[in-house]
Amino acid sequence: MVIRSIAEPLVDWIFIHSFFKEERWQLKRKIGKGSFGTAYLIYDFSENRFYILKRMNYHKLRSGEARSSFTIETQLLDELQDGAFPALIDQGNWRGLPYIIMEYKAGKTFEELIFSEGKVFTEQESFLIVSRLLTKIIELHQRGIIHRDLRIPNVLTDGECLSIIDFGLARKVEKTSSEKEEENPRKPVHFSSDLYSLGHFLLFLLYSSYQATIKKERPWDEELTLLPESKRIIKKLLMSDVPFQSSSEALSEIKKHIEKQWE
Ligand SMILES: Nc1ncnc2c1ncn2[C@@H]1O[C@H](COP(=O)(O)OP(=O)(O)OP(=O)(O)O)[C@@H](O)[C@H]1O
Repeated sequence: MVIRSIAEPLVDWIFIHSFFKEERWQLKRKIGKGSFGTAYLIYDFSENRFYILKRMNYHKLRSGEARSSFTIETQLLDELQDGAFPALIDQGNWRGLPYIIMEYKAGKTFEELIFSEGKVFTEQESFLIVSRLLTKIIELHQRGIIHRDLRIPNVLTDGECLSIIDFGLARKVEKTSSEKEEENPRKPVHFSSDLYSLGHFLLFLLYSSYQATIKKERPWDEELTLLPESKRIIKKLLMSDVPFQSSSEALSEIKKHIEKQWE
């Protein structure tokens, strides 16, 4: 543990001071350190563009799980060609440490919008955002990709477009969604786990306008004043009611709800 606490910052220092001397990228700042990797905002002068560089953490070098997650994230970013996901730009090894360079997605995460900027989303806005997000999730699911980390810090918006980042936990399944769902709908490597996360994502948006009137915490369906159909959909996403059979079915019901209530 002591060695790790010294080694990791040392590796970071050496990386910052040697990698960027040898390459065409310029380091702007370190923007995050997760369990598997460290992310940096970098700049390419020749193209006048920002990118994200993610390198594996030194202490994870011998972890099979970390290596496989890194490889899967690289492959998935390479495969996904939709503008909603960061494209893979480059990949390599720096003194044995794998790294990837990906497209930088401009904008703010929903976590920043809600908790740093105090942005408030109405019920209608929340459902509209989730329906737009679902069209992107459907694209993933049609390719057999389960993101498995659809949380407010992993969805960005520049005010117009939505981007989904951080494929570090994503996995590919071979079977079709309906076959998988029959197995065990609560297992995490499963299409419905993304819908479950989306249910929580939606609750974060809806709670942005919640102001507690009493001290005692109550369940979300008592605290939030929502249309009955909104509650029904959330319960299906959270699997506390009969779950949706696929992301397409969820989108179709959410679209119907939006059309009926707000269009
Ligand atoms: N393609 C991208 N475009 C813009 N910002 C990004 C991009 N990828 C990551 N980020 C930002 O970089 C930071 C670190 O990202 P990373 O994917 O390493 O996630 P993390 O939450 O730090 O770690 P973990 O992998 O454990 O979830 C986050 O603040 C994230 O918003």
